[in-house]
Amino acid sequence: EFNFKQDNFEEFYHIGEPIGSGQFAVVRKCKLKETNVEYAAKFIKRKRTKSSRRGLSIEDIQREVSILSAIDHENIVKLYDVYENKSEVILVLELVCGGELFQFLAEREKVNEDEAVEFLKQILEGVRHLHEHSIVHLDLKPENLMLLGQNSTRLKIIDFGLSRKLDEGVEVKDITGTPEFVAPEIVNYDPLCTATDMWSIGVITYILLSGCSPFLGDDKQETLANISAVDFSFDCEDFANTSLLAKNFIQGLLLRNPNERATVYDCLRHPWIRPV
Ligand SMILES: Cc1ccc2c(c1)c1c3c(c(C)cc1n2CCCN)C(=O)NC3=O
Repeated sequence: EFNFKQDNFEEFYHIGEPIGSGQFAVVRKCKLKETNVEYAAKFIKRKRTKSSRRGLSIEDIQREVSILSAIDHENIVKLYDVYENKSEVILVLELVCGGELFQFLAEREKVNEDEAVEFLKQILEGVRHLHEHSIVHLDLKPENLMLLGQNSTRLKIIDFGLSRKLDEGVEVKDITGTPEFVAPEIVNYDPLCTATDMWSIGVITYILLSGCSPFLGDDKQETLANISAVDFSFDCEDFANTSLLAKNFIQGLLLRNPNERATVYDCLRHPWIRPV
């Protein structure tokens, strides 16, 4: 567990340029003065009062910190330190410089099956580590899969802002990730589980192989309706020469009933992923 340091962050780190931002957080490159090592610093805005709508509650922030500090895996970004002051909490995170898998895809439009399998093996290994610790990410998408370096195909899962620990009996329902990637149980406000992440991996695989997004509609409502109806097809011309094994892998994940969906173990054993 981390006890949040009350010291002045700028006393120990040079703060660099912003590299990303979300609703209540800004991510900046920063450099530890003592060692000149670069990190990603996530500056999270704290709620001023309980009823304030701006910023995150200290409970939400502590949840993200406790989840990140519970995991240690080469395909998941590491948390090194936590600072806090009256207006924000600063997470000092491992810096991954290769950009989002999303950008890699944008430049390539799509990847061949061998490259896709290399990326998926790493995503599945990271997700296996999470699920073994009863943690669900709940926001798996290409923007949250970052490549280690410019021409590296090593990737790490980032951004645990929506992740949850599945405690015994506690039903997790209230999360919404990014419409394009959320499972039917999120759309229908049903209990979430590790299978919710597996659905997102199915969507990511579909996009990796075709460049198309299986459920994307003209607006959020249409997207959510397509998901709830599990209305997708392989008609996208880009699936013309995709192997049956790859389609079978995707079909095992884009199933409405979470209990029928392939687990991360099923995926790691799937012949498309682990050819015997
Ligand atoms: C070089 C670079 C560029 C943008 C980055 C990051 C690194 C980055 C990082 C992290 C997060 C949560 C967001 C990040 N972003 C924001 C965009 C993430 N989708 C992180 O935890 N480590 C990063 O390097």
